[in-house]
Amino acid sequence: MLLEQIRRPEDLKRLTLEELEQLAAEIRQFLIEKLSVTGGHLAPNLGVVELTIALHYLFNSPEDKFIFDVGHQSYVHKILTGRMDRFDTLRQYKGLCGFVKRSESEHDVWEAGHSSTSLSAAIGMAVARDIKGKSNRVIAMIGDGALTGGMALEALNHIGHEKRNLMVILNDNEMSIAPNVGALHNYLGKIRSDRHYVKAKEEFEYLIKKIPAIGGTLAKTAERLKDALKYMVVSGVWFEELGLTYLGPVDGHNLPVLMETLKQADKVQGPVLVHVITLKGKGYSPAEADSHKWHGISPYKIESGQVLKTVGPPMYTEVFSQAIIELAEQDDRIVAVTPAMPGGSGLTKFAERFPKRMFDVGIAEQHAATFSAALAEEGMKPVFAVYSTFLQRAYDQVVHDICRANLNVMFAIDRAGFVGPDGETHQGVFDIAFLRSIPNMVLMMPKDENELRHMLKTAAVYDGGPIAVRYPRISGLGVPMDEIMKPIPIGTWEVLRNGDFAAILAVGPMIPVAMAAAETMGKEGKQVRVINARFIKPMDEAMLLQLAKEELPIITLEEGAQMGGFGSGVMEFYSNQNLLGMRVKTIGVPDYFVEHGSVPEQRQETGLTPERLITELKALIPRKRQRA
Ligand SMILES: Cc1ncc(C[n+]2csc(CCOP(=O)(O)OP(=O)(O)O)c2C)c(N)n1
Ligand SMILES: CC(=O)[C@@H](O)[C@H](O)COP(=O)(O)O
Ligand SMILES: [Mg+2]
Repeated sequence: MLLEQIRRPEDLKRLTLEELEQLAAEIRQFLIEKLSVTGGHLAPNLGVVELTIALHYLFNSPEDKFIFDVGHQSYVHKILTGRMDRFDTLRQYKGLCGFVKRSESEHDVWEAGHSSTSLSAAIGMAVARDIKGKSNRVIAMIGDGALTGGMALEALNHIGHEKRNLMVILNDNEMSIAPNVGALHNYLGKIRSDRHYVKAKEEFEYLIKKIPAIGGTLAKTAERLKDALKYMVVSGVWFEELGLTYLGPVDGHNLPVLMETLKQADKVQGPVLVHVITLKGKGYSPAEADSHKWHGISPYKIESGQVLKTVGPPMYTEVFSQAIIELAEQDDRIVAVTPAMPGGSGLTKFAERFPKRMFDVGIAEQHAATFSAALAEEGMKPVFAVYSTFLQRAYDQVVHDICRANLNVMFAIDRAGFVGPDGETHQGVFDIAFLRSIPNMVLMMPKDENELRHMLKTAAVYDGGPIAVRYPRISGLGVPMDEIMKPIPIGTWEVLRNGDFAAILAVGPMIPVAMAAAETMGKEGKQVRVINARFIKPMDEAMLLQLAKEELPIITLEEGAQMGGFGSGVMEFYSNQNLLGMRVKTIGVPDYFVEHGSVPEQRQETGLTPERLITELKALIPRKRQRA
């Protein structure tokens, strides 16, 4: 096994081309086997095996900076940089991260998880290199999906302006998570498939090679002719118009051709883009056949490709997926907007049912937000379906275009709270803090999957401006489901358990945690009230005033950043009412980025547990005054 011999990228450089091709096969087999147990981003990584080998064979990481866009396709890079032995811990608590991670290796020079940042990083590192008078390479690998992200286009604009030496490798597999969309995607398809251009270019290059060593003006004429051919056949190669030398398209699984092209690219002065065509899922037929499903996969049986299903209550996403179809049948103003996550956001069935009311805008959250604002401006009811973490990308548009204008946009915020294996770049723990402070925003979170349905109805019929429902990346509680969805009065909480010792105001999936703690305290004769604080904004002010009247100490509990979160809102309320004597203890996610693991492990690590709650409740018990 060659793979056993590869401990550092330098070990690659002594291999022959045949050995490199054998290594590629071994790496594929390794990924298929390891990820059948751990799960992970299989298809993206199977698609970049040769490309990553070629990079590490030809260039010199970490002096040469390899920047992976998103970073979900960095497993091969991790294998080649000495982390093969850690793959049994992939995406597990304190195990190997599923994305690039500086603390893991000197070869990991740029972290991501959110897409479309690699080109900005590349130009930044190139400028710093030039200022420092260094000469290392800067190489960014960006996918065709990530290229649809606005940041990538902003960076291309700057790269073309700066004209500095850097290499952009466009890994074009025609897929985002779902099939890629957009005019840019169509343009790439034209270059990819323009047989005339590719054939003519190959013949022309063959002819040039046939002419005995040509130099001087003839060579220059030949080059000019080749460029003219390129412009003639493929109308204005867009990247060249932006100031990047375009090379390709080249087969990303043909090592000799790939190496030759990368060597050619390395000689180009100024920015160069190498257009590499790959097959997402290459080498494992189930993943090749359905790279959407196999983009991020749970553990599976290798032989059959059968994913090991966990039986249990429906995921919140599934409940949303069904409810939004029912709502759209009741109201033809409803349209769905997704920034490249139709599957993950549960809109696949909606798209089948209402193809003309479904808009996948590519990885473009900022555009998705303002696009939704305009739809609302014109009387539609846009449902902006987005993961909590990716909504961060559109913060100004939410403030400036939606909330300030008080437009009827409905936010379906999935993956709200801890997300588990994707870890710190994907935790949905900031949206409570960053949404509740925006005027006109209504923000709610259900206690279970049945209440999610009623909340979606509440949002669908609400015409008072922007309204957001947030729900977690977990299964529901298995409660009975009401067939008819009924709106919930805005700003009303519900008492789930009575008590006069203290009150816990719990949000969403923290309610079972609160109930467990209250049960334990009850056995000790301390009855704790548990309130479903299902509206984070506006809060139930009547209930807050009632708690003040009873002088009940309050503990707030949320799976969201403590700083600026729901608990802060409760404290602000009492401050504004000048009820400064109220005892409020807030419990939320502490002020640091919580790394990958399972959701229960992340809750344990951050103290969002019944045990922690019991400790805090017992601390409320007035200490007997020390006798003088
Ligand atoms: C800002 C942002 N939005 C959405 C995502 C979710 N996401 C992760 S990978 C991906 C598709 C990336 O496609 P591409 O760049 O072509 O890479 P491939 O998986 O095809 O190799 C998406 C949409 C993300 N990581 N970041
Ligand atoms: C890399 C990336 O951002 C996506 O693939 C993300 O990991 C999907 O998350 P879910 O698995 O929660 O849909
Ligand atoms: Mg792609």
